[in-house]
Amino acid sequence: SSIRTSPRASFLTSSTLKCGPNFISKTSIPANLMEKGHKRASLFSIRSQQSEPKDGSVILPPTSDSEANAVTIKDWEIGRMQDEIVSSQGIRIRRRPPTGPPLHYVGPFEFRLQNEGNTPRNILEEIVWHKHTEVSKLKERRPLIALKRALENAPPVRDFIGALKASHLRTGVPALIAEVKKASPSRGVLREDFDPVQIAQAYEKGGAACLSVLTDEKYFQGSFENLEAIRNAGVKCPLLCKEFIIEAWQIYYARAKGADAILLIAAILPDLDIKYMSKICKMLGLTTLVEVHNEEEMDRVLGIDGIQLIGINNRDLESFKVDISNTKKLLDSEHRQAIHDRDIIVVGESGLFTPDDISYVQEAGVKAVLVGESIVKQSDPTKGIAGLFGKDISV
Ligand SMILES: O=C(O)c1ccccc1NCC(=O)[C@H](O)[C@H](O)COP(=O)(O)O
Repeated sequence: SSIRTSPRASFLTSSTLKCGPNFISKTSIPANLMEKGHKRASLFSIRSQQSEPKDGSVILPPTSDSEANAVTIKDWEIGRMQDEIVSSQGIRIRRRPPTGPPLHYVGPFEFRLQNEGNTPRNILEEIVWHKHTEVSKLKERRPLIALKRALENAPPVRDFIGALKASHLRTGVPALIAEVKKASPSRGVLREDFDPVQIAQAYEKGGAACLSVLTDEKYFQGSFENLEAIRNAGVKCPLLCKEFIIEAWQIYYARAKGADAILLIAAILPDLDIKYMSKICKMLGLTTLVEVHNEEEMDRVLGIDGIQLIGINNRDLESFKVDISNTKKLLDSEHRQAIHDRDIIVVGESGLFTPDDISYVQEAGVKAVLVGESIVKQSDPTKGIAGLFGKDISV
């Protein structure tokens, strides 16, 4: 029997590769797309394609390796289902194709096509796809069962929301979640002499209610070792693990490393994942900060029961554009009412540099702010906090 490929697989017959039987010559494939010297092990051989229907899809016959074929078909189906669920919720960030960017083979050559279906469309998608590979490897080294055992010796979880409320009550300004951030994809390295423990201690001294610790290595030069070191150094501020969470395993890992709160990003997680992961967090005693960027995400998240903490990110994670009026836009009267009725705390995130910025988001309705760049870049981050708020918030 033959298989009709889904749109995600139709790159096989993209304009770059219009092919029929025995159609492609090695010379027609750009050299930078080829990795030479690989043996042919194709699941769907380009040379075996037979027909090309008018709708642009293609009928692929099975290869002789029918077992591998069946696995690949299943993978495609799962991938298609995942993509359908996320796109029905307006999520533009796709999951990494289950088999990874597909390989194609021509003669002895193996290559990947650089186009829509098999390469990330923006930095957030790239981060998520990379995270998928990274987590798969980490999980092999520390399976869930071992992590669960490690939790028995993990330090106790601290009350993240309680710390935010107490700080807001004490200072009258939004409580500060100060971010331990060495670098970012949009700004590059923010601080060369980066000592995470020293920075965390300086933030605490400056009056931060909680800390956010970036743990992503590749794009933010953070690490779980940083999180663990800050926790072990006796910093009292509760810690948010700032990660791109795509699997429940990561939550257990963060808890084992000393996190008190977890970030869940609505732009990459469907509602069902947010609900499921929030339940796991609750079971482990962790707070969840659910992050939104636009009205659609805000509506989705407000439709989920039990949400206590919502972050509005002023940075568009696909384009990097920062606009603090996003916080105001998402806290229009209707949302504000729902948030008030359910006693949800809103955190204004990204692009906050001055006391005027803080007043602006406070007026919009936030009770906490999450700040990285403007304070981590100061030679003395303690003074950086006073500069940001226009006053000493440590007293
Ligand atoms: O900061 C980035 O460039 C970035 C790029 C892609 C995804 C996420 C990104 N940042 C994560 C954050 O949300 C910020 O680190 C956090 O809100 C603090 O922002 P800022 O005060 O502007 O450093």
